[in-house]
Amino acid sequence: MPVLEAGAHVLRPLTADAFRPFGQVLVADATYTVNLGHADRTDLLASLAHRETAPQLCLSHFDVRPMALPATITELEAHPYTAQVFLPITESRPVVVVALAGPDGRPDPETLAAFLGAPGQAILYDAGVWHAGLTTASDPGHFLMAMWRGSRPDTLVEPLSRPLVVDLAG
Ligand SMILES: NC(=O)N[C@@H](O)C(=O)O
Ligand code: NI
Repeated sequence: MPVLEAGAHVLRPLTADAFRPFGQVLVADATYTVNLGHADRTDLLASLAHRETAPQLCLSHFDVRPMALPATITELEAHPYTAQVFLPITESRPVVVVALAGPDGRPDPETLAAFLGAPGQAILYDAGVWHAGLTTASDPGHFLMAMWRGSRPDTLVEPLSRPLVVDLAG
């Protein structure tokens, strides 16, 4: 079981470039239309494996609660067959904690990253990317969540062998 990094991870500003290994950060415009039209990402919200089970597109409203900082993250989750996107409906500062899967499929501690988002940013986790449940840094936030749901289990949860502490920059 990989031992995840101890000590606090300072929340870095969430930018498209910094988040690229984990997915996408998009600015939702006034109509909250997020341009997901990436021609080379035709399976943006569904991997080939999922297509065999005729997945349905799940849309749900997320009432995201703030998390007092510093905060301790004890587990991450991943959706092996589908990307997951969170579109902001209200202004808030999402706290995003992610890691890539290691050779054993579990979160790779070397890839752990913690970000503080800005109001208006939409977050898309690529399929299989480990992430903490979405929270916000101060005010509660409302998001529209989209992901594919099929007949296969769509959420894996991996407890962290060592809690991860995240905090705002000093
Ligand atoms: N409940 C639920 O779907 N939550 C997670 O997938 C998440 O990423 O917050
Ligand atoms: Ni998720």
